[in-house]
Amino acid sequence: MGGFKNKNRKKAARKAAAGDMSAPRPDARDSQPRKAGYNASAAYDKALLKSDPMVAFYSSQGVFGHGLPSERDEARPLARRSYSTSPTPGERIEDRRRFLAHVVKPLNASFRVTANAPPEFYDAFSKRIAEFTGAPIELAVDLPDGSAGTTTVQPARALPFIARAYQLDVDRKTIRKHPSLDAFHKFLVLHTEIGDVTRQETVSMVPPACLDVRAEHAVLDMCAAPGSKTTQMLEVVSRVAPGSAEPAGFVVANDVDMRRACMLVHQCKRINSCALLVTNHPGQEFPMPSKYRNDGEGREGMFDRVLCDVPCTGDGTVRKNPTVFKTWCASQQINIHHLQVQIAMRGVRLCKVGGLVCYSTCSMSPYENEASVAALLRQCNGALEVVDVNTLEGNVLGKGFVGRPGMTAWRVFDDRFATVQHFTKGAGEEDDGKKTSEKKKEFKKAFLDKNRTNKGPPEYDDTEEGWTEEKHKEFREANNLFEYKSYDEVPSGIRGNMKPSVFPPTPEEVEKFNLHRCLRILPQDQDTGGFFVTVLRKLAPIGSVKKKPTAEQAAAHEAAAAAAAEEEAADSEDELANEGAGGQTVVNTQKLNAKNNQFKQNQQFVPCTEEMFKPIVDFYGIQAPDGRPYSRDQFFGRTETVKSISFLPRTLCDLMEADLSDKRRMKVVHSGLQVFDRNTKTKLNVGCDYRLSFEGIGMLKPYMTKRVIMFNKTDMSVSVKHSSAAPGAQIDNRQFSEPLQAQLKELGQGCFLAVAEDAKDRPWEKLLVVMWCNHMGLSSHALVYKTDLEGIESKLRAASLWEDVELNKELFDAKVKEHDEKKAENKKNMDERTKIEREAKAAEEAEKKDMAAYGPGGVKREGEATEEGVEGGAKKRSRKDDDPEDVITSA
Ligand SMILES: C[S@@+](CC[C@H](N)C(=O)[O-])C[C@H]1O[C@@H](n2cnc3c(N)ncnc32)[C@H](O)[C@@H]1O
Repeated sequence: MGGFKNKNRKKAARKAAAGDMSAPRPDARDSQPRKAGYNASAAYDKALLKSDPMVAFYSSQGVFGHGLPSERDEARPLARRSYSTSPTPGERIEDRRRFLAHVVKPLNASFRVTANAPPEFYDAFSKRIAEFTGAPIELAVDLPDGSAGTTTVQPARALPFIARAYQLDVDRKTIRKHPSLDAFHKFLVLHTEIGDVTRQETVSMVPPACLDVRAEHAVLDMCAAPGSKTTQMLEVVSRVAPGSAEPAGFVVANDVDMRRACMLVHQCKRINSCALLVTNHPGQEFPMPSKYRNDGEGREGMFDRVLCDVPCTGDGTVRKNPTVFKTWCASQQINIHHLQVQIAMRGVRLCKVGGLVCYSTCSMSPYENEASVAALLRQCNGALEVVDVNTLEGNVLGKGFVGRPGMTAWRVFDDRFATVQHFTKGAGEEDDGKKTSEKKKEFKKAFLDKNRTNKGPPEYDDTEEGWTEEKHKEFREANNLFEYKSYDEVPSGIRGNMKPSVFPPTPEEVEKFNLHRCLRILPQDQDTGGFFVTVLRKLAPIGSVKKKPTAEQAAAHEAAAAAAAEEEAADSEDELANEGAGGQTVVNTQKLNAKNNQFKQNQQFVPCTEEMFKPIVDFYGIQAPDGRPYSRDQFFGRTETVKSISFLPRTLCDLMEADLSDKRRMKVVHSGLQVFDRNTKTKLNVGCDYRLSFEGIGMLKPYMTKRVIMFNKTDMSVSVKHSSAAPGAQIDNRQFSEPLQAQLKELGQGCFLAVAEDAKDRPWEKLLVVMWCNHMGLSSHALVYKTDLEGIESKLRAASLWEDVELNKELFDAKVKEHDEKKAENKKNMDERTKIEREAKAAEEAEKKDMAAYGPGGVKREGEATEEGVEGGAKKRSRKDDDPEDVITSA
């Protein structure tokens, strides 16, 4: 492991050792050496960093040294820190040097333990983590002289500023590869899969933490995929308040990219929450039902919290993705600024008055950050303010978090100027068969090559005297970075992409905007990636007031509504009569389904009929725990055949209904939580065609008054151990204690829920197994995937509820044998069935071919239908005597 693996890296290390000023030098804070797993070939050559356009740009912008917290202050809460407002050249140089030393290192791995559990769960979990990571480990590293050495690191430490989060001293690759971290790696993978852990970059945890999300909040994540921040917020809103059966809050997670939206669904499924709706819209066009528009009385918006983690150039991710250095260009930042503002502006509109909006990027550019925030404040004209995150009641950014204040001044550099100037002078108009864009690209490359080969890339002189404006200018010009002092200087050819709002705010605006409350996170401050976060509060409605209808319009509207209600009531009666329902509130979802064509396109939404639902209710004794009558309209199928049934909390049903009344509809990709699956063998006739789904069991359990069986510690361990050792095989119920055997005999055939008795009051631990009891109650088996069983075992161990039980070998072997024989027989039957089906299909195909070739009367027609026929026919037709009539008659 470790060690420089290619010449370049060795050369860079030797240069560094020889005192090359450009190479990062270790100091007390940056003493962390290169780690094992460092990808030399992908990393930017250290020696070149000094002439990198990105570094030149940020140096010229004054990013390095800006808002530098003093060492003494770093451990204080943000509000009590003092920041350097006018850093000395020495401080700037030092900060840039530390930046470079960090960005060439691979990113430290980090993860978060679920927020959807009480402290007891977390305590047990953190003990397990400490067991794995308590002992320091030794890593192979490269020493500054290029030779191989070792260093000792502490694998994981709790992050002081994010609750339940850990940052490791090593990168992801090292965790995967280092032998002494193998058990820890497996533990992380397992618990990530079952949703107890989310692997998430440290900086990515900051926006949801700042947003102060509470369990009862309606949250919108506008650009959500792949979804690490969504899960962080979903965990909070999925908490069910004591005495309630379902979450009060929810998250709507949106992404413009359908493929990424599907990834998002996959990521969030681990959390097993019903409080999620995934949609697919351009964020800037996210629909808002008219019910939530500015009502003229101070109300507007439908969400308490909105996260705008907007698309960006991502230069803060350079430690994860070193190619950023090579592809970086200033014009990309300028181009994306407008889209970012549009998305965030829509987010502000959708937010309720008094609610919070978080704007974040993983870029360090002021054009994508402070300029975008300033544009929002300008457009909202006093209806929006930047919040000091320290003043938020539930702010979980604890001590030790270093967020530098936002910038209030910056300079506008663009790398298109020379190209545009050249082309506006009439060059490139000659018709040489090339596209203009191609010509522009060529020109830009030639321009850079010329500047660089003639002068060579200038180098920073890391001394105070060398840090001159003249030097900066020389540097920028060599990198094609030209400065516009104002928007008037911007050539018209560029104005389409470059909006005036990329320029810094006026002095009056600086006074009003409080941009210093924005948070800049730089890699060198807490060994992370680069990031930007700003929390905004909506103070007043922004959209124009809904027009009040005239008296005539209001009367007409009322009459139409009354007629519709009458019609609806008649429909409901019909439905009740057809279904033979006994007084249940009838499903609005049926109406939803009928009306919602767009929704139907994306996801089926088939309401449960009384006929389908009543047997489920009777079998499992479904009842809302707080005594309210449950609503069947919260349960629905996702396919026409209703192979599974999902559940949607009341708040999300209401949102969907509001959406229905609108012209522009939400495009829903996913909603709710699967709570029942249809039995595969429907002929079993056990009284209910649906079994419990493990995915939704945590949510459904409080509703179940029947078929819930308590398993003591030993019985639970037997069930989990047997099912993991022989997945799918029956458990001979004689493996269980006698009282349990008796209970299972009494229970009778069908699905049931096994609950760890000692954890019955701790539903969050989900120490539950969905099981099936066979005929006569003599055997049973688990209906849970192996990974989930492993997760249950791991949690039982953590809660000291696991017993290393000995299974009765004889009974075990007999059941495994029975299972294997059944499997073999099924396979044989399947093979036979497949063979018969294949033969039937072949016969059918042959018949079709004959029909096509000869027609219904058995007369061969040339040039039709079959592959050979088409070719043959075509050939024939090219001949003179090719008359289909002739062929037919002659045949
Ligand atoms: C920075 S990533 C979001 C990361 C995500 N919040 C997370 O924590 O995992 C930006 C996302 O915005 C999406 N996106 C790009 N343009 C968008 C638009 N106009 N509206 C909504 N989403 C957009 C991209 O598909 C991408 O998934």
